Amino acid sequence: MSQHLDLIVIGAGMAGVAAAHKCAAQGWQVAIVDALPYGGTCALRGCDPKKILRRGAEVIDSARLMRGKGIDDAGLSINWPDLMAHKHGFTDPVPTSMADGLRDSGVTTLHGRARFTGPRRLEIDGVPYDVERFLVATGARPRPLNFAGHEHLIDSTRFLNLEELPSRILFVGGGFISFEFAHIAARAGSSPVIVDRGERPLKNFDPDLVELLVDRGRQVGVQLRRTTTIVDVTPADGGYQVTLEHAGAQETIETDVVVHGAGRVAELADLDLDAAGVGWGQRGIQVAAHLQSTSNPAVWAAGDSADTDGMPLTPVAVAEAKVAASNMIKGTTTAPDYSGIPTAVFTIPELARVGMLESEAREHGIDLAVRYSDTSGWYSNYRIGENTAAAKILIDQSNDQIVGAHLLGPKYGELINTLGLAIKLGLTTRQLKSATAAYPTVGSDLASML
Ligand SMILES: Cc1cc2nc3c(=O)[nH]c(=O)nc-3n(C[C@H](O)[C@H](O)[C@H](O)COP(=O)(O)OP(=O)(O)OC[C@H]3O[C@@H](n4cnc5c(N)ncnc54)[C@H](O)[C@@H]3O)c2cc1C
Ligand SMILES: NC(=O)c1ccc[n+]([C@@H]2O[C@H](COP(=O)([O-])OP(=O)(O)OC[C@H]3O[C@@H](n4cnc5c(N)ncnc54)[C@H](O)[C@@H]3O)[C@@H](O)[C@H]2O)c1
Repeated sequence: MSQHLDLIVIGAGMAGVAAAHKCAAQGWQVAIVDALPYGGTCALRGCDPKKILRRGAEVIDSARLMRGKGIDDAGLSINWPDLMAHKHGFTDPVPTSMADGLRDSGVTTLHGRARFTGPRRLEIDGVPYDVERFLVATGARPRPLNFAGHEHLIDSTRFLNLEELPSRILFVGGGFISFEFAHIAARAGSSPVIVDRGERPLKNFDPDLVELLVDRGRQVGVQLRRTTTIVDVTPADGGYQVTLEHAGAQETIETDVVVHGAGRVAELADLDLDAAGVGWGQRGIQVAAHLQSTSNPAVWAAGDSADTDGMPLTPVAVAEAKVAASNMIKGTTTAPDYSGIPTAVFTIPELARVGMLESEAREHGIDLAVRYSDTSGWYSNYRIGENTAAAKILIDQSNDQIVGAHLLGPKYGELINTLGLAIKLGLTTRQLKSATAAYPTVGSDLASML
């Protein structure tokens, strides 16, 4: 390749695109490559399409909560193909608009699967590129599973593209993907079953709030099987027989589709990182805190394909990409600031977290005040008929600062952002309470939660 390039970004998802724009804006010669249409997981196969489908489920659920309170929901249903078309209205234009935006910024847009052939050499579908630096932003893929019949599972991408929603769905794993999809499927008229091998699903969230969510899910038809493993999945009568094992006993259940929600690993296997002398594992490329490979200084990584302290989430991917780009440009070793980054599971109602779990705060020996509120009877929830909502705010009594916040309730995925900001800026609860919120809004409940 005769063209000089300062950087090739591998992966045109949220991380890769953010870094490509930032480096090109500094006058660098930058190329970006993706094996799939540009946009990555979040915009095309994750956050955004998922939340569009969830909107249909929210409408159904909201109407049901108002049954007998002035709303007649009889006959209300989700038209799955129409909802899918609504989703495509957002996702289909993404690859072109993203590629156009990159080209407008001066980035060379390439298509194909990238593979290292040396410490500073890459091949894209057989064409070699000798480059100064590489940013690996290749994301993640479903974790390989080893039970018999695992090849019959569909992944989250296929679920988000189902032309019709089957009436019986079994989800393997009790994490983000299974809970979010099961809550959509239940409102769309399916019977979802979540099978988790552990005692506690959604283990990175507050256990008390998770139990409330599990109960609320049960009320709408989401079944959860805990401490249960999959023995095998066998095709039968156009669907599947799934043999489960719980407490030493086996049981076979029938389902129309089995969905992989059992975790994701970094998407690195095809890159031949060994040819570049780059250390890596299931959690991603081994990087220093400032996101440079610990074994090949020409290689940097960000997002789901980097082994960092950040969670595999979109805001983390973007934050890491910007820090990696800045470090590459300036020759600095700044580490990303992961404090105050919130996360939400978009079930109905949603479950959100920022900062420490209660158990973590106690392990750190923090002088803790736990402010727990059952908010189901509060005005905001009474108004919409929601019967399940709670808040747990963890406060360090030595300085009046919030060290963790856990919320379950309608629109609490928005409220968690304010608590994230409070953690990041080190605001005291006194300062937070001094802010005046518009009334009546969910935000105006915050002061009472503190
Ligand atoms: C179903 C689902 C729902 C989610 N919902 C949320 C949510 O609501 N909120 C949230 O914060 N996070 C969510 N996430 C996580 C979020 O999508 C990811 O953390 C985020 O997209 C990671 O961005 P990334 O840029 O690191 O990787 P990606 O967006 O995955 O981009 C990686 C790109 O690299 C390309 N690639 C891979 N290997 C190669 C190669 N060898 N050559 C060329 N190209 C390659 C891929 O094709 C892909 O386009 C969700 C994930 C899933 C699966
Ligand atoms: N709203 C969001 O931000 C959002 C939504 C979806 C996905 N994501 C991201 O994608 C990642 C992957 O999501 P996920 O839901 O696949 O994983 P996850 O890590 O959230 O949950 C996986 C669950 O599967 C269980 N499990 C693993 N193997 C199993 C087996 N063989 N049988 C039964 N249970 C098994 C685990 O114990 C765990 O509870 C998440 O970690 C998250 O970062 C985020």
